[in-house]
Amino acid sequence: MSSASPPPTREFTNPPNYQFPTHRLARVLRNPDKQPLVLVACGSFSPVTYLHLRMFEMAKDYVRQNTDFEVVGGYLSPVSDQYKKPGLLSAHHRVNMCNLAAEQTSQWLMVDPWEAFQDYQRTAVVLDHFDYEINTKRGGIELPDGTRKPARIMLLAGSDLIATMSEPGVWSEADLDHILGRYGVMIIERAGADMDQAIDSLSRWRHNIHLIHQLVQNDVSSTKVRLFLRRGLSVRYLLPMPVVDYIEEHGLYRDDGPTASAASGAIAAEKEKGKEKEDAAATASSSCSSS
Ligand SMILES: Nc1ncnc2c1ncn2[C@@H]1O[C@H](COP(=O)(O)OP(=O)(O)OP(=O)(O)O)[C@@H](O)[C@H]1O
Ligand SMILES: NC(=O)c1ccc[n+]([C@@H]2O[C@H](COP(=O)(O)O)[C@@H](O)[C@H]2O)c1
Repeated sequence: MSSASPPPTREFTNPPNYQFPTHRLARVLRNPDKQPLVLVACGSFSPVTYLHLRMFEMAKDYVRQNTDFEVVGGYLSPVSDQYKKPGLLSAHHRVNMCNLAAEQTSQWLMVDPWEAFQDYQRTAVVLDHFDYEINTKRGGIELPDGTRKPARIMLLAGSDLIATMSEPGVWSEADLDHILGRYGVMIIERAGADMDQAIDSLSRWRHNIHLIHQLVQNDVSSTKVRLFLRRGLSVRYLLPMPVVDYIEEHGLYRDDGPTASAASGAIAAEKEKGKEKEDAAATASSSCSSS
């Protein structure tokens, strides 16, 4: 595998009753000459749209035509509520909608609720968690001869997300090196976010960055869907029907929902976590000094 270092050995803290979903992970690699690949899309998914699902299909076609990988699994990983991005509905509803979309429209996509149901986790840590579950715990993917091969974990993202990697303060240099150096990324072109510009400052990791052009331009976004819902407009055929039904049944997105500061969700969530740690340390030291 091209990851230089071995898969993580440290244990990860899981949310209560958590089980890593593997029901659609390929059990055996079809072509033993290929390297197994697991695609992971991190995001808000508030709500999940057809474009989120379509990103996986575009990536799968790209992989088959241009690489020596074989896709063995695809995961949506909804972000924690602590991300506090505007329009972020509760993780409970976001995970339910992603599950409806994956289970009812796809044969291979899964939803991993690991990051959704706990404190905010940086994307580098989320990818480590996948590496741990698939490579450390399961020993990778089985080959037809019964031996096993480690799977490459790779981030799947739109070019707007990758563009934020050049914005100061959003991603740490160490995390960028970990994500792009160890795992790599498949970038789906997104209208309004220039791909070449997005990766300009990431050229050091160019060998691990795959650019995928959208042959049929589709610029649906969760923001537009939320806007339509607030205005009472139809969102049919922008999202899978079971998700539209779920939104109607639960009366979701009728108002503006939670708002956040202008700071990026990741920065805000990391700051919040730092503050909680400081508060906890202060409480601990005051209880020590008072005892
Ligand atoms: N139309 C699109 N084209 C390409 N990538 C997309 C598109 N919509 C979403 N993505 C990608 O999907 C991932 C998850 O994104 P996210 O849940 O933040 O969706 P979003 O539609 O951008 O949300 P919001 O509108 O709430 O900001 C990100 O990597 C994002 O770049
Ligand atoms: N430093 C980081 O790890 C970092 C920074 C910005 C966004 N992200 C992730 O990107 C995903 C999508 O973010 P947005 O919805 O804000 O585009 C989220 O899953 C978020 O956790 C991670």
